[in-house]
Amino acid sequence: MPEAKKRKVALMGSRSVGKSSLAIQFVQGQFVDHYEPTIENTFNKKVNLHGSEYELYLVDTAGQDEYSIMPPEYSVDVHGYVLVYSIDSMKSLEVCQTLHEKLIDLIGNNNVPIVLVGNKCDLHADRQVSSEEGRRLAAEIKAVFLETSAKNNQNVADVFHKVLSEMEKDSGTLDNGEKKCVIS
Ligand SMILES: Nc1nc2c(ncn2[C@@H]2O[C@H](COP(=O)(O)OP(=O)(O)OP(=O)(O)O)[C@@H](O)[C@H]2O)c(=O)[nH]1
Repeated sequence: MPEAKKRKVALMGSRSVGKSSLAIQFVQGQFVDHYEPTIENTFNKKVNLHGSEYELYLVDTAGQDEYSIMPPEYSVDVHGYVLVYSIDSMKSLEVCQTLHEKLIDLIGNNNVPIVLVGNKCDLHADRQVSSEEGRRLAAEIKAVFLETSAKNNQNVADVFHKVLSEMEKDSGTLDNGEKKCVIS
């Protein structure tokens, strides 16, 4: 059996948008309701996608803001990025845009695999960012767009499958679709 391909993905975005919750939901299948700011954490999980085995390393970063300096280590050995905002915060969407600019400056390459995630889509009453606004930024930064709820485990696995798919696009037959937050 071929060895699993090792891929590293960094989760970035404002504080408290749900980066850790997405990683924990994906890797451990649970949602933790209390909030504990992350310094930095790494998770790993074996993922089978399109018949290939991957060892996925998720770097859960400390939340950033528009003034944060992009740590140079996030450009080294990282294969893809998940930029997360929360649909109840327009500010957190703006931070994703700034982070993207800083990231591109740092890595000097505009073709990096990115998934833009609007998390907390269960918070319907508090929505400040429409799906359209999220989708527009995603198009601008050439990212795949998804809305998720780490709480309700909606579209969470899709985030990581999409970022892997984006990485492997050159070498395979992979889809490029987008999914909306499904309200059931
Ligand atoms: N309603 C709702 N709450 C969520 C969701 N995801 C995360 N939360 C809550 O939002 C808060 C912050 O979640 P975290 O996962 O710690 O956020 P983070 O982005 O890792 O935060 P930092 O470590 O500060 O960067 C916690 O209280 C979570 O329970 C979601 O999908 N829906």
